[in-house]
Amino acid sequence: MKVVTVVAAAIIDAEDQILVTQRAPGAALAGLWEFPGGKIEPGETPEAALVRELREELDIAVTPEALAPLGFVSHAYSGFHLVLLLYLCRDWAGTPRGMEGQPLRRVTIDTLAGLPMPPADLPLVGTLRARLKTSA
Ligand SMILES: Nc1nc2c([nH]c(=O)n2[C@H]2C[C@H](O)[C@@H](COP(=O)(O)OP(=O)(O)OP(=O)(O)O)O2)c(=O)[nH]1
Repeated sequence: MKVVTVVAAAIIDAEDQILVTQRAPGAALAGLWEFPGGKIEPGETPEAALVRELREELDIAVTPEALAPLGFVSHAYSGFHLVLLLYLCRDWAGTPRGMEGQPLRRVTIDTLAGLPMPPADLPLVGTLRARLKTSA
């Protein structure tokens, strides 16, 4: 089984709104809302990969120190097994915009829980909700 490690970020503003992006039509998991991020390239640390992905996808600058591990999931998709590492990020420079034309939304945790997301993400929404409650 091919194991794919992906890093992603819950980018959260001062009002506790979470930034999510929509996957492109035609691709795998098309139209679902996800945490921005992507695959780790050979030789990259997870944090360096996420800093790179956030710059490429959203045109924002994040430092590795601003990425706090939030949780992970290990999920069997057909054809590969995903390990998704989710980080929390409350500190970035720049204004996020969809560099690949992907729609963005900033949503509350309640709204996020009602959006269609990849199946692997569902436990992470619960993890994020618990974290936001404790930091309120
Ligand atoms: N970035 C991100 N990926 C997720 C999430 N949930 C989830 O199952 N994934 C999956 C979808 C993809 O299989 C993989 C992300 O890698 P990617 O975005 O580089 O993959 P892709 O399918 O768009 O591109 P590729 O395989 O053609 O390179 O992780 C999520 O919340 N954020």
